[in-house]
Amino acid sequence: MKLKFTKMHGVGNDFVVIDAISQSVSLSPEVIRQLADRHLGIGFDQLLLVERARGNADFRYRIFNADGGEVEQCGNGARCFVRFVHDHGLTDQQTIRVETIRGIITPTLEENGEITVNMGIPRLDPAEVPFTAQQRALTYPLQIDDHSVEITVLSMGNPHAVQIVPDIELAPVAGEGPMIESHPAFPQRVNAGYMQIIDRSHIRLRVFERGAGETMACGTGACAAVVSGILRGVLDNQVLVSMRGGDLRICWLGENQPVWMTGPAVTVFEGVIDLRDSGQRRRD
Ligand SMILES: N[C@@H](CCC[C@H](N)C(=O)O)C(=O)O
Repeated sequence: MKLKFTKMHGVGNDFVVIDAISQSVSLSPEVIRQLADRHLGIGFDQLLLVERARGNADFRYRIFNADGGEVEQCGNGARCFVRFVHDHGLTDQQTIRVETIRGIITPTLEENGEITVNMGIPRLDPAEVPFTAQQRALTYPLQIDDHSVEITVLSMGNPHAVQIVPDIELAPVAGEGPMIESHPAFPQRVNAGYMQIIDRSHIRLRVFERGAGETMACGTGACAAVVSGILRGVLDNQVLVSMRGGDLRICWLGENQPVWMTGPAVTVFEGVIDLRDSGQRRRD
C-alpha cells in the first residue's frame, strides 16, 4: 500500500503528517516504529493523522509517538496540523476546531504565518496527570536512583514533570530523563522537562519526551514549564521559551485559564512510501 505523507517540523520537533481523509490509513504500532526509524524508515518524533471530525469540530487529530503509542496532545504538532490542512486545501478558515483525545483545541493561523494555539487549561490535580501523589502540591520530591529531584507535575492534556536546573547544557537529560519518564509514580509515563530561568520572561528548556526521547523542542513541554514557573513565582505571564530547535511564545494568566502558545510550522518535503516494503526495513 502506498501512502502519501508530508514531513514537517515545529521548531525542530519533527513529524510525518498523513491525510487520513483522502487515503485509507491503518498503521499498527510496529509499522509506526519502523517508519519512525531515522536509518531504516522516514524518521520522526511523532506521526500525525488528519481525520474527519466525529463531533461538530472541523477535523480530528491523532498523535503517535515514535515508539508507536498513541498520545493525547502535541503542541508543535498542533501548529503543523494547521499549516498542513491549509497547504493541502482542506480548509480556508483561519481558526479551526480540532478534536483530540483530550477534547477540542482551537488553533489560529496568524497573518504572519505563525500559529497560535489555545492549548487548554492545565490540570494540576495529581489524579488527572496521572501521578500517584495523594494531594496537590506546588512541587514534589521524586526519588531517582541515589538522589531526589524537585518537580512540578501537571497535565497539558499529556503528562509533564518539570524541574528547574542552573544550566540547561549540564542538565542530565539523557541519563535521568528515561528514569523520570518511566518512574512508577507516573502510571502512564511522563514527559521530563528541564528549565533554566534566564529572567522573568525568558527560559531555556530541554525535554525528554515520553515515547520519543529528547527532542529539539516540545510545545506542551514549553507550556508546562511556563505554568510551573508562574506557579513557583519565578516567571511573568508572557514568556519566551528557547529550545534547541528555536523559540516559542507562551502566555498563561493563571489558574483556570488556558495556556496560549505561538510559533512557526514548517513543511520540509512531500513523499510517498510503500508500506509493503516496510517489513524489509526491520533490523531484527
Ligand atoms: N512533541 C510534543 C509532545 C508529543 C507527545 C509526548 N511525547 C507525550 O508522550 O505526551 C509537543 O510538541 O507537545
